[in-house]
Amino acid sequence: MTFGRVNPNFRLEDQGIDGLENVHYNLIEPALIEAALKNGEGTLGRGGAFLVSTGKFTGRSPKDKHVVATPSVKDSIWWENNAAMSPEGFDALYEDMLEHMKGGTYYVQDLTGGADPAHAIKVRMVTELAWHGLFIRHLLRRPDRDALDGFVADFTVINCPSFQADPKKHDCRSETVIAMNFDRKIILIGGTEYAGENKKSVFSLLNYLLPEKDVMPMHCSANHAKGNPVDTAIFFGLSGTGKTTLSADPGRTLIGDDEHGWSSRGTFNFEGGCYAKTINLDPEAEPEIYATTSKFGTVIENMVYDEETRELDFDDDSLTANMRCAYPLEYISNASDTALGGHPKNIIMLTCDAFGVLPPIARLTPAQAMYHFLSGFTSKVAGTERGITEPEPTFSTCFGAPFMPRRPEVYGNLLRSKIAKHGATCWLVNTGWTGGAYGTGSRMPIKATRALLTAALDGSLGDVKFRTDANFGFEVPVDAPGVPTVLLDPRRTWDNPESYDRQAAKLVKMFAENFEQYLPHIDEDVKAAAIG
Ligand SMILES: Nc1ncnc2c1ncn2[C@@H]1O[C@H](COP(=O)(O)OP(=O)(O)O)[C@@H](O)[C@H]1O
Ligand SMILES: C=C(OP(=O)(O)O)C(=O)O
Ligand SMILES: [Mn+2]
Repeated sequence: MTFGRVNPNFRLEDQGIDGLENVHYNLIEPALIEAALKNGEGTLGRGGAFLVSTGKFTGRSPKDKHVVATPSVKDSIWWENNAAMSPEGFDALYEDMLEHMKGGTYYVQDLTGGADPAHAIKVRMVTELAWHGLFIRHLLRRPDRDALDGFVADFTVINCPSFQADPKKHDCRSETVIAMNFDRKIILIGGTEYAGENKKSVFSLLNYLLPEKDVMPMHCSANHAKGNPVDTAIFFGLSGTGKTTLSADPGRTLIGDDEHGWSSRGTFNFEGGCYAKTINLDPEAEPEIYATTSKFGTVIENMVYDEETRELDFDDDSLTANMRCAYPLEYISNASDTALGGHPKNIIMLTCDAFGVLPPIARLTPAQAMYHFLSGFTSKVAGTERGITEPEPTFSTCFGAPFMPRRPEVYGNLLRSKIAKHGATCWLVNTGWTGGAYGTGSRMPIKATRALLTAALDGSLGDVKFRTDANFGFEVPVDAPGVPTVLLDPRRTWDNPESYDRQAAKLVKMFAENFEQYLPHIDEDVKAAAIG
């Protein structure tokens, strides 16, 4: 049986996917919730939110992500960072997954990625779980109902958590698999229920496709001044560094919280929704995000709640520290209704420094910005990747290495030429530790980060006195509105300044060692900006 609305010439059968018992095409939110409840996938929460737990997998499985080594992409994939799968392994995986699906009930959502129609990609998501359909309907962009009648997907993603891959037969690492085949235009996800895999697989896809069109794909959030998209800011950052939190600034218009493109026309969100962490979510500090947790259809993933009152416990991280809520952009009252921005005037690179060495904000020259973009120093925070239980310092190039199919210089050079062309001002912002490393110091107060960002974005920080940092060579404000002066000089926040110096020296060495891999690929000015 088939239900719902679909292009009659582009059913699953037309794609060679058949033998399913029931297919639900493009159900809207209430119908997806009904289906998910009927299937016993989760519980209804306050305000009609949908509460679900994902079992063993509560974060991404980056080691199980594969790119299929087909002839057309062989020379353009950065294989050191992307695990290869043979075309034969993929073909067997696809065949076995389709076999496994036979007789089952599936949900199809026909959606797009990319708010700029010139660069949008049509994606068909086929999910075993109704709530994954709801999740991806929030996160991607929903075409008009009428457009569904002529919808033909560019790429198809099949997500089947109950399928277990066979490493020998399918040329993968474990029973969990995420496999991207650019030639067959198919992405297969199996053996994990974590919803983030759905959205990040579409991101990885666009990260591969867009550079060919001279569009820079970015792991960043974005906002603009109210009523003035020319004043756009983007915030690069690996998971947990504050993209979602800091872009949801009530004083500005939110463009998006995670994935954007920068074309010759300006910035555009890839997505139509947000995926926010809810651990310790404070209704006073984050009223907008907090309010979404009791709105109709918001997906609440891996949060503990009271069975009787359905009250959410924001402090209980017993399921995972990576507990989340997913909601459409329009649930945030100051969100842009176009999801488009101008050319970034300010580029913020967020780093969560668990060593407590980097200052809360520094101004970067374009060459320094390139150096930090390629380095991507930060920490992995607990939960978003399997196996990470406390902040773990890492260099994640482009502030999003797990999602970058091409070599870092491809993205670096694109960004660099756009920064030069549009004269963006670049900043490095440490949202990590102050007053000592993780374990002794404390997390940078959000209030201070927000005050510094406000001053950077409204231009007032440009007027203060700066010092040149002895270890890192960037400029650090000596004084700034709304933050204690001492905070601006991390050395002074440590009980023992000599310990700071030792830790800083260690970090400088780590930067230098990590950057060696990029030296053969970069220009003299970036080499001159190198640390150590
Ligand atoms: N100074 C700070 N700046 C930003 N976030 C902070 C800061 N201090 C603590 N946090 C917390 O860190 C987390 C940042 O997560 P999030 O904004 O979801 O990051 P991302 O979107 O980059 O994955 C939130 O839980 C936030 O409350
Ligand atoms: C969903 C994710 O993104 P982020 O933490 O950057 O919001 C993730 O990394 O799984
Ligand atoms: Mn986020």
